[in-house]
Amino acid sequence: MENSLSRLLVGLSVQISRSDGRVHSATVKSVDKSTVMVEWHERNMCRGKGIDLSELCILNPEVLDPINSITSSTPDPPTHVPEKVSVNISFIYFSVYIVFLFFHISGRRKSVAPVELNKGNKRLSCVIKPPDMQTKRGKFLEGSRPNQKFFEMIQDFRATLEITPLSTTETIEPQRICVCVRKRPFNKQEINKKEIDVVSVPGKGALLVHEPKHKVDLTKYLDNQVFHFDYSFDETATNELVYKFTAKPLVQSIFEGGMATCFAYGQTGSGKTHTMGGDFTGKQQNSAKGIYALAAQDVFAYLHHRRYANLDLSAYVSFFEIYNGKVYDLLHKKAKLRVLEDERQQVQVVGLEEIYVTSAEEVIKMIQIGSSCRTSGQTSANANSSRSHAILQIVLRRNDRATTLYGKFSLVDLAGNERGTDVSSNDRSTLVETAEINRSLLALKECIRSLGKNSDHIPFRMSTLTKVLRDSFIGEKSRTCMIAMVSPGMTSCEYTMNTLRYADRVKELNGNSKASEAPKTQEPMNSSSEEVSLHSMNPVITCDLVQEMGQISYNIEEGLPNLVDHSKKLLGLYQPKYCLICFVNVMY
Ligand SMILES: Nc1ncnc2c1ncn2[C@@H]1O[C@H](COP(=O)(O)OP(=O)(O)OP(=O)(O)O)[C@@H](O)[C@H]1O
Repeated sequence: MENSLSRLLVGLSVQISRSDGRVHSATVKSVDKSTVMVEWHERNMCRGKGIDLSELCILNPEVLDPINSITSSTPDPPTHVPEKVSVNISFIYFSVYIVFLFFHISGRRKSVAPVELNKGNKRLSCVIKPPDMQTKRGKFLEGSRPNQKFFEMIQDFRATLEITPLSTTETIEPQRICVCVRKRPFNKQEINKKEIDVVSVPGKGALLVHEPKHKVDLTKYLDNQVFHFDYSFDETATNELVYKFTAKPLVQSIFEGGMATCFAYGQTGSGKTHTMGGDFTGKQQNSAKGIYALAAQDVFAYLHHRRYANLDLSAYVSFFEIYNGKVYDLLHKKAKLRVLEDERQQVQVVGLEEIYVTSAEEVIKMIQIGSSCRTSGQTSANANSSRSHAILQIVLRRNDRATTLYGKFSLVDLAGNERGTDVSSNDRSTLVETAEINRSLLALKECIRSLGKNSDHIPFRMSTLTKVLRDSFIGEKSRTCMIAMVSPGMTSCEYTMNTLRYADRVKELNGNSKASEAPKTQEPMNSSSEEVSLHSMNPVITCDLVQEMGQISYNIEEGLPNLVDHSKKLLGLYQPKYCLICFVNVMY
């Protein structure tokens, strides 16, 4: 008797026979002319295999429908999902959801089961790999690279973009606060893994992140997020080009008696040290090619320029790091230093070595000595992550008896910002580090924003980093530049978004508006070392109010009892639709 297979639908539960003799149920995933692909779950893993159609029919005679019972006379088994499949749609979704769960679990455990092939009897038995481990094209595989579909979607999107590369002849507008972003190229490992580049830099300061996402029905789509900064640099940009648009304009400001600061901010491995300290050839860093050295070269060029010769200035260099809220002198065998305020409200790093320098080459030597001393250690994100903030200061002093401070350029290579969210470690010292990095980056953002808003209150006491950089946030001659570094890969997408949101918040309220340049009022001063230490004993509560877009940070230094009042004030002030208040740091 002739039979039809119209009952054999995707999503149907059928019995299958295993090579060890077991018979159990499985779900039909696809039906070919002679093979049926089925899936089942076993020991928390989704398994699948192809079964010969005739073999399946022997075990599941009910799938066979006598030909005369159906209206269609098509003799072939269905090669596509028939319309009736809508009846089974919820069932299909359900099984897809389980597969997704499996990916999630196995991805976390990093376990990949081997693929077994038994071609002899035409059976394919396979354990489905998580999508990011898939390498071959096939029924369960997407293409020649992991996430091929997303790759193609991004390529298609890019084809529609109008690219305006940054021209070296572009005029640079001096700004009080400049925020830029730099995308680094893929490294060898990422190329080998065929990582997907999710960051596009079309030019004119714009940068796009193509965030790969799934709808509820698991359809893939791109959430394309656009950011605008003063400048955005793509992966082809050199350190010289980045320097030209970021730190170079600040050098002149210190010859006009200003305090300039340039920050490199970003995730571990995004290129902060490469940009500030110089590019790497293997493990060797070329210190002459970083922003530190390029700035030093320009400082000496200006010092020897006749326009500034009559100022009678000399240059000094100090290089220190802040690790866990403590300051260490990188040019003096990492001596531990104290941060105090003097009677003139000047924050002093007591005992910090300031070395008199006469050429850029001498500065480069200092950079090399200091860089080799930096604290680095193991994090879950990067085996050699910088966990400290490194600060190189080039100080101009008058050649008078008191060697009076004239101008200062602080170049800061910040600790990896993902450390602020790295709470996966159980190690106490790592958690303390994380809290400290989080606190200092939050404080930094607040200080720059206050500078941009010409605010009366500059919360520089929130962290050691902002305390030692206090000069940078006050006075009408202060200039700041932040370079946010981003990695291009899809796996860094979340960190990249965090970096860009942070940079966006810094830029959002910057001082481009020609607001009154009234000198800042400073915080009430602590005049003695005792008061400094007493102050640091007060509880410092940092609370983040997360609005629909972005983050509002608010620092409360008055102690726990005022917290509720402050929260109410915040809610009244911003009237957010949704609000999440999290206490990210409570210090005693
Ligand atoms: N623009 C770039 N061009 C070429 N290589 C780069 C670039 N940026 C970074 N890299 C390379 O990427 C790697 C990581 O960069 P880097 O050490 O500067 O990261 P980082 O942000 O300072 O990380 P960490 O916070 O851990 O110190 C280095 O090998 C570096 O040479």
